[in-house]
Amino acid sequence: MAAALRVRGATRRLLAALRGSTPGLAAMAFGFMSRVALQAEKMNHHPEWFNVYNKVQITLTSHDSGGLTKRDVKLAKFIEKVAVSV
Ligand SMILES: C[C@H](O)[C@H](O)[C@H]1CNC2=NC(N)=NC(=O)C2=N1
Repeated sequence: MAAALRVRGATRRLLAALRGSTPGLAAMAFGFMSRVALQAEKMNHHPEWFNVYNKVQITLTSHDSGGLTKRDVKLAKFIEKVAVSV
């Protein structure tokens, strides 16, 4: 029974790949955003971002300073670390 389930899962993934709709990319983007959101809350410094499917566009600025500050640099470095680990 377990072998049959494994074959069915592999078949589903292969068909999805052939259709060009790789399952999970949207979930990966959401997971990335969740990890960044937790760090933003910890820093009390939040990104401006836009997400569609597997794409996340991020703008960093310090609203209270009207420009870039060390907080933006710190959050950007965190974002880069998360991005390479997705
Ligand atoms: C009241 C709250 O602490 C402030 O509005 C925080 C929230 N998150 C923030 N995020 C960013 N990017 N800039 C800010 O100035 C800022 N201020």
